[in-house]
Amino acid sequence: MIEGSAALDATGLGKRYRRGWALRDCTFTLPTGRVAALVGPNGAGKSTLMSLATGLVRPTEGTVDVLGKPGLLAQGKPLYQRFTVTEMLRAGRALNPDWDDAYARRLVAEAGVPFDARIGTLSGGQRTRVALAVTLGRRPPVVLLDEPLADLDPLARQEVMQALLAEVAETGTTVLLSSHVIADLDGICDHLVLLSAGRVRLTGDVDDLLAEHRLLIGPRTLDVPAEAVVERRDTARQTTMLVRGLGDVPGCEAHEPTLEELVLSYLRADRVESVREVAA
Ligand SMILES: Nc1ncnc2c1ncn2[C@@H]1O[C@H](COP(=O)(O)OP(=O)(O)OP(=O)(O)O)[C@@H](O)[C@H]1O
Repeated sequence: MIEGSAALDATGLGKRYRRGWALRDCTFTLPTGRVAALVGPNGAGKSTLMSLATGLVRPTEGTVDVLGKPGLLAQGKPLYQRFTVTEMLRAGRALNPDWDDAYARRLVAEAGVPFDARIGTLSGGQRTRVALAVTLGRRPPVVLLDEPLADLDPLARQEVMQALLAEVAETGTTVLLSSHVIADLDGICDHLVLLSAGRVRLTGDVDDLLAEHRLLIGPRTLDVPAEAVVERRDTARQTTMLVRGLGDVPGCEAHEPTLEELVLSYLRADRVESVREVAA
């Protein structure tokens, strides 16, 4: 059972396929009303986590509880190719008792997608907008979006993110969305779940996480406690380090990282680590 203000609660969640673990020891809580970024390299387990959360896939170990019946926009954006947009929305209405037709139609109209066009003739981005309308039209309390921005142009990406934010502000919906373009998530997502090699590497409130970290730029002689260093990069002249939980460090420039700097540092550090493990 999910308790208190949690929209999604994963405890020791794991999924093993024949080739090995796709997700392991996954424990985190997503508070309600948040727009959470789910990030991680290819194969990190993001889609697996979403499939587990929607009950499409059964966990090998652990549990995941979600508030209500979540809405999922899967990566392949499954829609009936022969249906027109109107027929697709009609199917949504027929299949879902909580369907909000006015809202779904508004999302399609705002995207400028013709209602009489067949799904199979739409561009990738237009299909995404219809798939989003079908997912959000159900008015689910928790929405899981697997790379919803991947085939949208820059303006459409902004529009979709703004529409999602408005939805959250209006209805208190909780959104978990995966993306490889971290810059798109900056300023929009207020919660982060970073997966790496099937495990939760970093999670929490974005503002708290940014405040806990510092990006230091200083001479190569810069010395800080090793346990605080997330990533260190040396050039001939200087050192750049992402550190966690350190106070002022004399003799260097320090600033709070952006979300993109934070995420990329963790991903780079983990990649170096996994290359070392493979080589060992
Ligand atoms: N049905 C399946 N059968 C076997 N292995 C699978 C299956 N689904 C996923 N995997 C494996 O589980 C791991 C995690 O895959 P997943 O699709 O969850 O990653 P992802 O983070 O969504 O990746 P991407 O960013 O490339 O979409 C990968 O190694 C993948 O090959």
